[in-house]
Amino acid sequence: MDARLAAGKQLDPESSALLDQAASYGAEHELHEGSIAVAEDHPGDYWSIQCKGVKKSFGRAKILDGLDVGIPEGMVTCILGPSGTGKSVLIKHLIGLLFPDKGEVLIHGESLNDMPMSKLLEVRKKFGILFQDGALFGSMTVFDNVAFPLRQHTDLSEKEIRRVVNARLDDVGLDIARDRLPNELSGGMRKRAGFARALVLEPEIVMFDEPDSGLDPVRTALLCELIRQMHEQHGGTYIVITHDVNSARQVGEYFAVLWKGKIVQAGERDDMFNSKNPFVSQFLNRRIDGPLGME
Ligand SMILES: Nc1ncnc2c1ncn2[C@@H]1O[C@H](COP(=O)(O)OP(=O)(O)OP(=O)(O)O)[C@@H](O)[C@H]1O
Repeated sequence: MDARLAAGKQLDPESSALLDQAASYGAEHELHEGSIAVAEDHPGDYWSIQCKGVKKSFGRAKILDGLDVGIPEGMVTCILGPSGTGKSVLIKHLIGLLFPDKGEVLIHGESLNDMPMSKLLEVRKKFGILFQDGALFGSMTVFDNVAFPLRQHTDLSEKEIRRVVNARLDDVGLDIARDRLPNELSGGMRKRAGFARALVLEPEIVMFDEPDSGLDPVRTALLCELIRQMHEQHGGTYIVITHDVNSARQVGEYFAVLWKGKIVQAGERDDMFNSKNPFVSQFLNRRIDGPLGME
Protein backbone atom coordinates (compact mmCIF):
# COMPACT_ATOMS: atom_id res chain seq x y z
CA MET A 1 0.00 0.00 0.00
CA ASP A 2 1.04 3.57 -0.70
CA ALA A 3 2.99 4.91 2.28
CA ARG A 4 0.75 7.99 2.56
CA LEU A 5 -2.31 5.78 2.84
CA ALA A 6 -0.64 3.43 5.28
CA ALA A 7 0.28 6.45 7.39
CA GLY A 8 -3.42 7.32 7.62
CA LYS A 9 -3.20 10.44 5.48
CA GLN A 10 -6.64 11.99 4.90
CA LEU A 11 -7.70 11.37 1.33
CA ASP A 12 -9.81 13.81 -0.66
CA PRO A 13 -13.43 12.59 -1.19
CA GLU A 14 -12.79 11.66 -4.83
CA SER A 15 -9.82 9.44 -3.96
CA SER A 16 -11.71 7.87 -1.05
CA ALA A 17 -14.62 7.02 -3.34
CA LEU A 18 -12.23 5.51 -5.87
CA LEU A 19 -10.50 3.53 -3.18
CA ASP A 20 -13.85 2.09 -2.04
CA GLN A 21 -14.76 1.36 -5.64
CA ALA A 22 -11.44 -0.39 -6.28
CA ALA A 23 -11.71 -2.36 -3.04
CA SER A 24 -15.19 -3.49 -4.00
CA TYR A 25 -13.78 -5.27 -7.05
CA GLY A 26 -12.74 -8.08 -4.75
CA ALA A 27 -9.61 -9.90 -3.72
CA GLU A 28 -7.20 -12.62 -4.81
CA HIS A 29 -7.07 -12.45 -8.56
CA GLU A 30 -5.17 -15.22 -10.24
CA LEU A 31 -2.31 -13.77 -12.22
CA HIS A 32 -1.49 -15.32 -15.57
CA GLU A 33 1.86 -15.13 -17.30
CA GLY A 34 1.78 -13.83 -20.85
CA SER A 35 -1.44 -13.76 -22.82
CA ILE A 36 -4.82 -14.18 -21.20
CA ALA A 37 -6.14 -17.72 -21.30
CA VAL A 38 -9.89 -17.60 -21.87
CA ALA A 39 -11.48 -20.83 -20.67
CA GLU A 40 -12.83 -22.64 -23.69
CA ASP A 41 -15.37 -24.68 -21.83
CA HIS A 42 -17.24 -21.95 -19.98
CA PRO A 43 -21.01 -22.07 -20.42
CA GLY A 44 -21.26 -18.79 -22.35
CA ASP A 45 -19.32 -20.32 -25.24
CA TYR A 46 -19.38 -17.66 -27.96
CA TRP A 47 -20.80 -14.81 -25.87
CA SER A 48 -18.80 -13.34 -23.01
CA ILE A 49 -21.82 -11.31 -21.98
CA GLN A 50 -25.49 -11.55 -22.84
CA CYS A 51 -28.26 -9.11 -21.99
CA LYS A 52 -31.71 -10.63 -22.31
CA GLY A 53 -34.75 -8.35 -22.32
CA VAL A 54 -33.15 -5.85 -19.93
CA LYS A 55 -35.56 -3.14 -18.76
CA LYS A 56 -34.56 -0.26 -16.50
CA SER A 57 -36.51 2.86 -15.55
CA PHE A 58 -35.67 5.71 -13.21
CA GLY A 59 -39.02 7.05 -12.04
CA ARG A 60 -41.06 7.48 -15.19
CA ALA A 61 -38.03 7.63 -17.50
CA LYS A 62 -37.57 4.34 -19.36
CA ILE A 63 -33.85 4.08 -20.08
CA LEU A 64 -33.43 0.45 -21.16
CA ASP A 65 -36.54 -1.00 -22.73
CA GLY A 66 -36.12 -4.72 -23.32
CA LEU A 67 -32.51 -4.58 -24.46
CA ASP A 68 -31.02 -7.73 -26.01
CA VAL A 69 -27.35 -8.00 -26.94
CA GLY A 70 -24.48 -10.48 -26.97
CA ILE A 71 -20.85 -9.41 -26.57
CA PRO A 72 -18.66 -11.86 -28.47
CA GLU A 73 -15.77 -13.56 -26.74
CA GLY A 74 -12.29 -12.44 -27.76
CA MET A 75 -13.31 -9.50 -29.96
CA VAL A 76 -13.31 -5.73 -29.59
CA THR A 77 -16.97 -4.69 -29.40
CA CYS A 78 -18.05 -1.07 -29.65
CA ILE A 79 -21.33 -0.08 -28.07
CA LEU A 80 -22.37 3.10 -29.80
CA GLY A 81 -25.25 5.46 -29.31
CA PRO A 82 -26.14 9.13 -29.08
CA SER A 83 -25.52 11.11 -25.87
CA GLY A 84 -27.94 10.35 -23.07
CA THR A 85 -29.23 7.07 -24.54
CA GLY A 86 -28.16 4.94 -21.59
CA LYS A 87 -24.68 3.66 -22.44
CA SER A 88 -23.40 4.31 -18.91
CA VAL A 89 -26.55 2.76 -17.44
CA LEU A 90 -25.91 -0.30 -19.61
CA ILE A 91 -22.28 -0.72 -18.48
CA LYS A 92 -23.34 -0.45 -14.86
CA HIS A 93 -25.66 -3.39 -15.52
CA LEU A 94 -22.80 -5.39 -17.07
CA ILE A 95 -20.71 -5.17 -13.89
CA GLY A 96 -23.62 -5.52 -11.47
CA LEU A 97 -23.64 -1.96 -10.15
CA LEU A 98 -27.25 -1.64 -11.36
CA PHE A 99 -29.77 -4.47 -11.78
CA PRO A 100 -32.60 -4.74 -14.32
CA ASP A 101 -36.23 -4.15 -13.35
CA LYS A 102 -36.88 -7.02 -15.78
CA GLY A 103 -34.65 -9.31 -17.83
CA GLU A 104 -31.14 -10.48 -17.00
CA VAL A 105 -27.43 -10.02 -17.66
CA LEU A 106 -25.29 -13.15 -18.02
CA ILE A 107 -21.50 -13.11 -17.69
CA HIS A 108 -20.00 -16.27 -19.16
CA GLY A 109 -23.45 -17.81 -18.87
CA GLU A 110 -24.07 -16.87 -15.22
CA SER A 111 -26.98 -14.55 -14.46
CA LEU A 112 -26.14 -11.61 -12.19
CA ASN A 113 -29.74 -11.53 -10.94
CA ASP A 114 -30.02 -12.70 -7.34
CA MET A 115 -26.30 -13.50 -7.25
CA PRO A 116 -24.93 -13.34 -3.70
CA MET A 117 -22.51 -10.44 -3.15
CA SER A 118 -19.54 -12.78 -2.61
CA LYS A 119 -20.15 -14.37 -6.01
CA LEU A 120 -20.74 -10.99 -7.65
CA LEU A 121 -17.35 -9.81 -6.38
CA GLU A 122 -15.82 -12.92 -7.96
CA VAL A 123 -17.49 -12.11 -11.29
CA ARG A 124 -16.34 -8.48 -11.12
CA LYS A 125 -12.76 -9.74 -10.95
CA LYS A 126 -13.15 -10.77 -14.58
CA PHE A 127 -13.36 -7.06 -15.51
CA GLY A 128 -10.73 -4.40 -15.99
CA ILE A 129 -12.25 -0.97 -16.48
CA LEU A 130 -10.83 2.20 -17.92
CA PHE A 131 -12.97 5.03 -16.53
CA GLN A 132 -13.45 8.25 -18.50
CA ASP A 133 -10.82 10.28 -16.63
CA GLY A 134 -8.52 7.36 -15.86
CA ALA A 135 -9.84 7.45 -12.25
CA LEU A 136 -6.36 7.60 -10.76
CA PHE A 137 -5.69 8.17 -7.07
CA GLY A 138 -4.48 11.77 -6.91
CA SER A 139 -2.03 11.19 -4.06
CA MET A 140 -0.23 8.21 -5.63
CA THR A 141 2.43 8.14 -8.32
CA VAL A 142 1.68 6.50 -11.64
CA PHE A 143 3.67 3.46 -10.49
CA ASP A 144 1.68 3.14 -7.24
CA ASN A 145 -1.62 3.62 -9.07
CA VAL A 146 -0.82 0.76 -11.43
CA ALA A 147 0.57 -1.37 -8.60
CA PHE A 148 -2.54 -0.77 -6.47
CA PRO A 149 -4.68 -3.71 -7.71
CA LEU A 150 -1.70 -6.09 -7.40
CA ARG A 151 -1.02 -4.97 -3.82
CA GLN A 152 -4.72 -5.23 -2.97
CA HIS A 153 -5.60 -8.49 -4.67
CA THR A 154 -2.46 -10.64 -4.95
CA ASP A 155 0.31 -11.96 -2.73
CA LEU A 156 3.06 -10.99 -5.18
CA SER A 157 6.34 -9.78 -3.74
CA GLU A 158 7.34 -6.14 -4.33
CA LYS A 159 9.99 -7.38 -6.78
CA GLU A 160 7.36 -9.24 -8.80
CA ILE A 161 4.98 -6.27 -8.63
CA ARG A 162 7.77 -4.03 -9.97
CA ARG A 163 8.29 -6.41 -12.87
CA VAL A 164 4.59 -6.53 -13.80
CA VAL A 165 3.95 -2.79 -13.34
CA ASN A 166 7.03 -1.82 -15.36
CA ALA A 167 5.97 -4.17 -18.16
CA ARG A 168 2.47 -2.63 -18.31
CA LEU A 169 3.89 0.92 -18.15
CA ASP A 170 6.21 0.03 -21.03
CA ASP A 171 3.18 -1.31 -22.95
CA VAL A 172 1.39 2.03 -22.71
CA GLY A 173 4.52 4.15 -23.21
CA LEU A 174 4.58 5.57 -19.69
CA ASP A 175 7.87 4.15 -18.45
CA ILE A 176 9.26 7.69 -18.25
CA ALA A 177 6.35 8.91 -16.11
CA ARG A 178 6.27 6.22 -13.43
CA ASP A 179 7.21 8.63 -10.60
CA ARG A 180 4.85 11.43 -11.58
CA LEU A 181 1.58 12.26 -9.84
CA PRO A 182 -1.64 12.27 -11.90
CA ASN A 183 -1.88 16.07 -11.88
CA GLU A 184 1.52 16.18 -13.62
CA LEU A 185 0.15 14.17 -16.57
CA SER A 186 -1.75 15.21 -19.70
CA GLY A 187 -5.29 13.85 -20.21
CA GLY A 188 -4.01 11.25 -22.68
CA MET A 189 -1.29 10.11 -20.29
CA ARG A 190 -3.85 9.77 -17.46
CA LYS A 191 -5.94 7.54 -19.67
CA ARG A 192 -2.91 5.44 -20.58
CA ALA A 193 -2.06 5.07 -16.89
CA GLY A 194 -5.69 4.04 -16.23
CA PHE A 195 -5.38 1.55 -19.09
CA ALA A 196 -2.20 0.04 -17.61
CA ARG A 197 -4.01 -0.30 -14.28
CA ALA A 198 -7.05 -1.90 -15.97
CA LEU A 199 -4.77 -4.53 -17.54
CA VAL A 200 -2.57 -5.30 -14.57
CA LEU A 201 -4.62 -8.22 -13.21
CA GLU A 202 -4.97 -9.64 -16.74
CA PRO A 203 -8.78 -9.49 -16.80
CA GLU A 204 -10.83 -11.57 -19.21
CA ILE A 205 -13.03 -8.59 -20.09
CA VAL A 206 -11.73 -5.03 -20.46
CA MET A 207 -14.22 -2.20 -20.62
CA PHE A 208 -13.50 1.34 -21.83
CA ASP A 209 -15.99 4.05 -20.87
CA GLU A 210 -15.76 6.73 -23.58
CA PRO A 211 -11.97 6.49 -24.03
CA ASP A 212 -12.12 9.43 -26.45
CA SER A 213 -13.71 11.89 -24.03
CA GLY A 214 -11.62 15.00 -23.44
CA LEU A 215 -8.88 14.08 -25.93
CA ASP A 216 -7.95 15.85 -29.14
CA PRO A 217 -8.39 13.83 -32.38
CA VAL A 218 -4.71 12.83 -32.63
CA ARG A 219 -4.50 11.68 -28.97
CA THR A 220 -7.81 9.84 -29.49
CA ALA A 221 -6.42 8.06 -32.56
CA LEU A 222 -3.23 7.15 -30.67
CA LEU A 223 -5.22 5.76 -27.73
CA CYS A 224 -7.43 3.74 -30.09
CA GLU A 225 -4.32 2.34 -31.75
CA LEU A 226 -2.98 1.38 -28.32
CA ILE A 227 -6.27 -0.37 -27.47
CA ARG A 228 -6.03 -2.31 -30.74
CA GLN A 229 -2.40 -3.29 -30.11
CA MET A 230 -3.05 -4.33 -26.51
CA HIS A 231 -5.94 -6.48 -27.64
CA GLU A 232 -3.77 -8.11 -30.28
CA GLN A 233 -1.06 -8.74 -27.69
CA HIS A 234 -3.12 -9.81 -24.67
CA GLY A 235 -6.37 -11.11 -26.19
CA GLY A 236 -9.59 -11.14 -24.16
CA THR A 237 -12.95 -9.49 -24.69
CA TYR A 238 -12.82 -5.72 -25.04
CA ILE A 239 -15.87 -3.45 -24.83
CA VAL A 240 -15.57 0.16 -25.92
CA ILE A 241 -18.45 2.48 -25.06
CA THR A 242 -18.48 5.58 -27.21
CA HIS A 243 -20.50 7.99 -29.30
CA ASP A 244 -17.49 8.71 -31.50
CA VAL A 245 -17.88 6.86 -34.78
CA ASN A 246 -14.28 7.50 -35.88
CA SER A 247 -12.87 5.88 -32.74
CA ALA A 248 -15.27 2.98 -33.10
CA ARG A 249 -14.31 2.44 -36.71
CA GLN A 250 -10.62 2.44 -35.80
CA VAL A 251 -10.83 0.02 -32.92
CA GLY A 252 -13.99 -2.06 -33.29
CA GLU A 253 -14.53 -5.50 -34.77
CA TYR A 254 -18.14 -5.93 -33.64
CA PHE A 255 -20.65 -3.13 -33.18
CA ALA A 256 -23.88 -2.73 -31.23
CA VAL A 257 -25.92 0.44 -31.69
CA LEU A 258 -28.09 1.61 -28.80
CA TRP A 259 -31.09 3.88 -29.26
CA LYS A 260 -34.35 4.38 -27.42
CA GLY A 261 -33.59 1.70 -24.86
CA LYS A 262 -32.79 -1.08 -27.31
CA ILE A 263 -29.91 -2.35 -29.41
CA VAL A 264 -31.21 -1.38 -32.83
CA GLN A 265 -28.68 -3.57 -34.65
CA ALA A 266 -25.49 -5.47 -33.84
CA GLY A 267 -23.00 -7.06 -36.18
CA GLU A 268 -19.60 -6.99 -37.78
CA ARG A 269 -18.06 -3.87 -39.25
CA ASP A 270 -19.08 -4.05 -42.93
CA ASP A 271 -22.64 -5.16 -42.19
CA MET A 272 -23.06 -2.29 -39.76
CA PHE A 273 -21.47 0.47 -41.84
CA ASN A 274 -23.58 -0.66 -44.83
CA SER A 275 -26.71 -1.10 -42.71
CA LYS A 276 -30.11 -0.47 -44.28
CA ASN A 277 -31.53 0.48 -40.88
CA PRO A 278 -32.26 4.24 -41.19
CA PHE A 279 -31.02 5.08 -37.68
CA VAL A 280 -27.88 2.90 -37.80
CA SER A 281 -27.02 4.18 -41.26
CA GLN A 282 -27.52 7.83 -40.21
CA PHE A 283 -25.53 7.45 -36.99
CA LEU A 284 -22.58 5.46 -38.35
CA ASN A 285 -22.31 7.60 -41.46
CA ARG A 286 -22.82 10.82 -39.46
CA ARG A 287 -25.60 12.12 -41.71
CA ILE A 288 -27.87 14.96 -40.63
CA ASP A 289 -30.91 13.52 -42.40
CA GLY A 290 -32.64 10.61 -40.70
CA PRO A 291 -34.65 9.71 -37.63
CA LEU A 292 -32.17 11.27 -35.14
CA GLY A 293 -32.72 15.00 -34.65
CA MET A 294 -31.61 17.58 -32.09
CA GLU A 295 -34.17 16.53 -29.42
N1 LIG B 1 -29.12 6.84 -11.15
C1 LIG B 1 -29.91 7.50 -12.00
N2 LIG B 1 -31.07 8.06 -11.60
C2 LIG B 1 -31.87 8.72 -12.46
N3 LIG B 1 -31.61 8.85 -13.78
C3 LIG B 1 -30.47 8.34 -14.25
C4 LIG B 1 -29.56 7.64 -13.39
N4 LIG B 1 -28.51 7.21 -14.14
C5 LIG B 1 -28.76 7.64 -15.41
N5 LIG B 1 -29.93 8.30 -15.46
C6 LIG B 1 -30.52 8.88 -16.68
O1 LIG B 1 -30.44 7.90 -17.71
C7 LIG B 1 -30.27 8.53 -18.98
C8 LIG B 1 -29.11 7.86 -19.70
O2 LIG B 1 -27.90 8.26 -19.05
P1 LIG B 1 -26.47 7.68 -19.44
O3 LIG B 1 -25.49 8.42 -18.61
O4 LIG B 1 -26.49 6.21 -19.34
O5 LIG B 1 -26.35 8.12 -20.96
P2 LIG B 1 -25.10 7.93 -21.94
O6 LIG B 1 -25.60 7.27 -23.18
O7 LIG B 1 -23.98 7.27 -21.21
O8 LIG B 1 -24.76 9.45 -22.24
P3 LIG B 1 -23.35 10.16 -22.64
O9 LIG B 1 -22.94 9.63 -23.98
O10 LIG B 1 -23.76 11.60 -22.72
O11 LIG B 1 -22.39 9.87 -21.52
C9 LIG B 1 -30.06 10.00 -18.72
O12 LIG B 1 -31.28 10.68 -18.98
C10 LIG B 1 -29.72 10.06 -17.24
O13 LIG B 1 -30.16 11.27 -16.68
